[in-house]
Amino acid sequence: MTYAPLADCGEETAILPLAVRDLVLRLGEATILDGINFDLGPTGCTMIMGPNGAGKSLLLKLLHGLIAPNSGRISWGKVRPTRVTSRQALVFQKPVLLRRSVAANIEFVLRARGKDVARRDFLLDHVGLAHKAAQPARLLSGGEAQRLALARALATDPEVLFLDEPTASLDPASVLAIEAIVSDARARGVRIIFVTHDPGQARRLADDVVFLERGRVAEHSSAAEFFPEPQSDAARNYLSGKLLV
Ligand SMILES: Nc1ncnc2c1ncn2[C@@H]1O[C@H](COP(=O)(O)OP(=O)(O)OP(=O)(O)O)[C@@H](O)[C@H]1O
Repeated sequence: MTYAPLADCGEETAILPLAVRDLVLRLGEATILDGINFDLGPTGCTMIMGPNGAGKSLLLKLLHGLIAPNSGRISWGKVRPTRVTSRQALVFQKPVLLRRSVAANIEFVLRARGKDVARRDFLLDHVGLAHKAAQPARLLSGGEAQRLALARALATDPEVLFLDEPTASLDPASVLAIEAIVSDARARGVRIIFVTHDPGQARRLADDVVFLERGRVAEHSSAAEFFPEPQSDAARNYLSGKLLV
């Protein structure tokens, strides 16, 4: 995969490491995220885990700058917050695609970002969709559509790739295909921040795990520590399949 070197982004300052301090998000009367603190280093794959409603998706949206916190701080390196979003990409559980051909979906992103449109074929091949290039994107299967969403994200040469349960409704082969693309991006230096409910997936991909419970960080551990011996009751119960209420 020929990602543009980071210097081609026209930025001199790295947007990593990430420091999150005392982050609070309130929606209506509810405090959804309640004093979130963690640090992420410049490389690797962080899995964000936790039960339904813990605040994982909203945390990703905050980190990506799509919504603003009520209080607290998100520091991406020394870069101004308004300048980080375009250096990151977010892939949702349900792919957001244009009603155009598969190839045109990638071309659109490359053009919009001022990238070399000739990279389209390479990206299609990279995600295993070269043979579907001319097909309308709306006719893709769920797994194919998600691979196209990933190709579109990678077309932007992101320094950080956020993934919000991208394999939630996919069959095992499609899950592994997506994981292989994500692992490849990680190996090429893209910082991965990945929400999943799947402990198997987390074990396969994680360098570290941020475990959320009811809007708080119950635990942030390396994968080597987290899976054999989670420190928090919340993570222990979650991994053993006990319902958290
Ligand atoms: N716009 C909104 N207004 C009020 N509450 C909201 C809004 N969006 C989300 N919430 C609530 O915030 C909480 C956290 O939502 P979020 O989607 O971040 O959870 P999650 O951990 O990603 O859950 P899941 O695993 O089910 O996807 C939930 O209780 C949800 O109902």
